[in-house]
Amino acid sequence: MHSTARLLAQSPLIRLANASFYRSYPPTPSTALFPNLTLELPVHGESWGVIGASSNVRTDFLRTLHGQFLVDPPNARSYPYLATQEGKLRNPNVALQYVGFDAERGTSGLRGAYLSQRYESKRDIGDFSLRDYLTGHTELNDVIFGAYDKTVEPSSVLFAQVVEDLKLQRLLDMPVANLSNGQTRRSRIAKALLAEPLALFLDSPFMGLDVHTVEHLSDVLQLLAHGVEGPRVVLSLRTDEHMPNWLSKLVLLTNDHRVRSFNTIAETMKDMRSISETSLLAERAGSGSLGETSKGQLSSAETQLLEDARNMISTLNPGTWKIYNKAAALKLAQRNLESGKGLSNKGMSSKDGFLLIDSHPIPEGEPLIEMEGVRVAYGDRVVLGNWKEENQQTDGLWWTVHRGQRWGVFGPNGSGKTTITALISSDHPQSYSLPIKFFGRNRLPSPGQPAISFWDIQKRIGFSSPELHAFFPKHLTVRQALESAFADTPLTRPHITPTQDLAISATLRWFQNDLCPELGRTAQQTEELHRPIVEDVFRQAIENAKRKREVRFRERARLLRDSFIEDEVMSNINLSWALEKTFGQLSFGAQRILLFLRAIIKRPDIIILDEAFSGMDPFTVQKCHTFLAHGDTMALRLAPARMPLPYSSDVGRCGISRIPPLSPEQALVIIAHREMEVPGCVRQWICLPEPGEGVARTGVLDGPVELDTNRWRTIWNLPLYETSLHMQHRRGTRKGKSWFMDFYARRTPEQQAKRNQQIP
Ligand SMILES: Nc1ncnc2c1ncn2[C@@H]1O[C@H](COP(=O)(O)OP(=O)(O)OP(=O)(O)O)[C@@H](O)[C@H]1O
Repeated sequence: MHSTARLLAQSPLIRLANASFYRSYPPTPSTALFPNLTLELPVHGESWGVIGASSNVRTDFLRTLHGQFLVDPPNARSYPYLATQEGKLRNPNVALQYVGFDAERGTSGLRGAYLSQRYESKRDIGDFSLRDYLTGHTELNDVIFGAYDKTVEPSSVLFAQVVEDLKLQRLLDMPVANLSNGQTRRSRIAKALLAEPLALFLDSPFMGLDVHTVEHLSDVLQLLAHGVEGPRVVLSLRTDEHMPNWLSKLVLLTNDHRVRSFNTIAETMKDMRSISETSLLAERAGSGSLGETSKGQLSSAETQLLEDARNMISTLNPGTWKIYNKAAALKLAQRNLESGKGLSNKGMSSKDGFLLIDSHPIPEGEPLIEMEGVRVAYGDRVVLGNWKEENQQTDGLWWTVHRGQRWGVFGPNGSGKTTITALISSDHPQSYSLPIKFFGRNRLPSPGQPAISFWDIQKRIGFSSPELHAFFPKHLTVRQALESAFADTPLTRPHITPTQDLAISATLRWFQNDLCPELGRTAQQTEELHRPIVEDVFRQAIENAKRKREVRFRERARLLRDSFIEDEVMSNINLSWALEKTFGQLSFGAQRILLFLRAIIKRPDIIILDEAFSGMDPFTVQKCHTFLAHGDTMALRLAPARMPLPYSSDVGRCGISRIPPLSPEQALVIIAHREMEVPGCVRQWICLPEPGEGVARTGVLDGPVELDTNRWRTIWNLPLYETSLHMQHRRGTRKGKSWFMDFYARRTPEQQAKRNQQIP
């Protein structure tokens, strides 16, 4: 081979030389993403993980590598290998494949035309099968248009291999719109692989996947990454999720769009271990960037980096406590145990403020949803309830949600979780025919009892799900999106009462930093990122009053409170951004926050949160959990080098709360794939089996999932860790009721009577 050609063959796939990136033109230094970046992605041998606290920054980094942003100077980005014969002179658009899983990119074209289409058995001519989607046959006039998009033949070896690797064989004939979220993700990765890319950028590929699928997908990606012909794999990951040990390098990003380190996993770990409050402060002093924050305090970006470091270290050592202050709490609990004091609840609470042990009995208010033998089938294929519960007359799922209960619905991908929530919200057409009671009534009229209408059900339910996210109108402004919670449909104009209006404004203020991060923040406000603005203003006013000693402090606080109520739209808190910014302009995480707020704001009888927290950063999840359980009566305080701590807010203490806590009149049903996404208030769980493989299991928790990994492992039927508090309780230190209370003892008297009749 000619020496120049050989040199080119060894050339990197992507070369960035002192490049800065911009979202729009003209570039200004303050808007640069990853300024002065120099790195090379080789053609062979390396696979990278991209980590960092902010999901937006991670996404931006992958999109930067994929070439989606403007580059300055223009020649700072090049693709030397693609210009060679070996690189087959390929177009970067095909050779580099980006797969992102946000609502717009993730589901367009895959989710059908309307929300409930997914649950229908009827098939239209335009409902393309997964096979069609993978092979590029998604035009009705295929002969004319399809010719341009024939990427792969279904009989090819490549097709068979990819379909097998991603376990899609059984789904090939299904319409793509009917696939579950996890199945859709696998399909999108398969589609990208079928283009035979040289580099595959996967943005949060493990989000929303169950434990087994994550492991399987990780193995598949490892095979790809190590294969001679396989693409370079670049994954964005959260530091608290599965970290594949086959990654050759990790890119650690900071929240201000910079690359902090680019090294092997071992070296990055070393760097992470060396990150401490002192080292970060020293680093800042060394770089001369003091002045942004006060000398001895970490900025919020630094605090997040520290938290990230801790998360990552504990993720790589499974079984250890994941959160810094949990270790301290464990020590305290152990000391108490050893000194014979027994286990004290004091000092150990979940991130959203729930104690380690909850001794309250499970509430049994009026039944809101009653499923008595629910079995969902499409043709011959039973996807939910393909089992017979002990002592039940009919096959299927027997499940009741009462007022005041907090349920977690779990199970592997495709086990029917979303089907259950669609039945409850009545978006599922089979909700008419199945034995389900909604608020004591059926969907169809029965003798002496009128039917309950779709609208009556919707009025009493608050709902957020990936399906709703995909279909939510993008042109609604942030305020309209929130107001639409009070309307029959997202596009109907609601009638908003003055109290509802105040609640909407208070919610927008509470989440202003998350929904509109680009609002100019002062250094101090940045520090208070996770403290609601209204709290700051209120606190500041009280502090001023104290300092000036104008009047006695209490009296002053009372006056302030009154003036706050009179003039709630305070001049220095301007919410006009919420009238201008549209849902579509928000980041993926911010859209999820808004849909979550929309689900809870009208204080419905049942709140259903289906994967509502996936795609959010850990701090945001904590904030949403706290808001869900406590409304604005609690807030998060950012303590230097600590996890933010929940505390009783001034607004709550002064009695001017606009969003009250989750009430005993309301029920909560959440679906989550990850431990950290389960709110601290969840006390009952149901775990669905893979279709056709066993019965749904149910149980009761006596504290937040987050505070004891074994609670999570029990739900998933995994072996328990010996070291956890859970085991210490089991060894008999804890007095009183047995650890797992018998779920069946919690049935309604009617259900119990029914059961008793069946027992011979
Ligand atoms: N209209 C339909 N026709 C045939 N099968 C369907 C239809 N709708 C859903 N399914 C199948 O029903 C099963 C359950 O889907 P569902 O979305 O409820 O699962 P899930 O537990 O929520 O999964 P994930 O965790 O991936 O979101 C899946 O295997 C899905 O492919």
